[in-house]
Amino acid sequence: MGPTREQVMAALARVAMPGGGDLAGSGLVQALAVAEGAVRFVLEARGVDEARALEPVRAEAERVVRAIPGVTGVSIVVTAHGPAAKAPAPPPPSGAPSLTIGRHPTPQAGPQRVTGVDRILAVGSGKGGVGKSTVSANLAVALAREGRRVGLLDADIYGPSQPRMMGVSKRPASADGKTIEPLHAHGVTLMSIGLMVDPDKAIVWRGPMLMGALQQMLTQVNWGRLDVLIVDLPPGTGDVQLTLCQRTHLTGAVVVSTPQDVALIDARKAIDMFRTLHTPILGLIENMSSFVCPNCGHESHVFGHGGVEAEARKDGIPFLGRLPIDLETRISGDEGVPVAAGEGPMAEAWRGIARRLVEGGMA
Ligand SMILES: Nc1ncnc2c1ncn2[C@@H]1O[C@H](COP(=O)(O)OP(=O)(O)OP(=O)(O)O)[C@@H](O)[C@H]1O
Repeated sequence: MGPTREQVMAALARVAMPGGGDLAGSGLVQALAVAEGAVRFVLEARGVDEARALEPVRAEAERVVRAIPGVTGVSIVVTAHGPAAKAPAPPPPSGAPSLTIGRHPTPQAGPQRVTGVDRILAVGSGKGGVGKSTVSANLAVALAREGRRVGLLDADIYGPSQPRMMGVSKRPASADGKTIEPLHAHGVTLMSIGLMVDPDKAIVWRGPMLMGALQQMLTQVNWGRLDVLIVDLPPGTGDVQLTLCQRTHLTGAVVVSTPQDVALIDARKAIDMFRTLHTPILGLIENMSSFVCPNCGHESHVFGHGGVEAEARKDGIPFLGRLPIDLETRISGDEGVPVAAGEGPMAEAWRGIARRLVEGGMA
């Protein structure tokens, strides 16, 4: 059996702070997650100097937590907000709501639901570039075409792609300075963190700021009544994923991978993360699974073949579908009209995946 939060905090109470007192009582321990033997938390320093001074504390904390019986892994991240984050916020770009996006999260008791939203699906991947945003956009559009009320939240703060893929770039409005009005495209209600923040500023954000921004996207956007909200996560297994799974009542996660061995190794990390955080994995999607030559019709398995389905079967995870490398998918994504919004074999493939999710009660 894994350790409890109380055991972890008791161990941290034995770690001395440089200025006196102990780590557990210092208030620096944030986002503590204890699940099936894995312990993760953030040490939130008040500045870069303090963060440097905390390194021995972090090392000692890791040592004492690792010594707790049942602990299988420890991840402690020290974050700090440099002077840039403390500078007064510049005026918002013209047309932007006078809202500050990116702040420390407000405390909350356990995972919360988003008002008016029946289900939340996270779309994740172990590594970047496997088509997670393409899958999120097409799934959202295909579900909307099935008559579902669909929202799409682009939570990829470092590389937001939904404005481009869904063909919207307007800054969302806010009449009262508190609630953000989302955008609408192809039957989908849409919001992207990328539409609200200055990318140069977001890049210096650390864990707690990202958590706060995500919380704002979920609670301050006027999503209306939705059957399903799809969240396009950043690639990998970082703070945004951790926050979403811990703080939000998620219906489950869909993991996207290409069939390459390296992508599958990373997909496994994403699967392990969702499992550790007790987020149900609703299915795996194999993207860019083969290439059909438009001239001769020959099918080549550029990145390997069937790996994702085999992985799903091995793990008892539903296999949701396989999508070929398709020029129209790439072009239409770049042009702001997802391929699922049109007609043809790819739109049909998306319709099939959307129907499976609807029939399974997942969307
Ligand atoms: N099945 C496909 N056929 C052809 N091109 C595709 C396919 N899936 C995705 N692409 C293209 O691959 C590129 C990367 O896709 P996408 O942005 O969806 O990946 P991602 O996993 O979200 O990446 P990141 O998270 O790193 O931004 C895009 O140009 C997209 O149009």
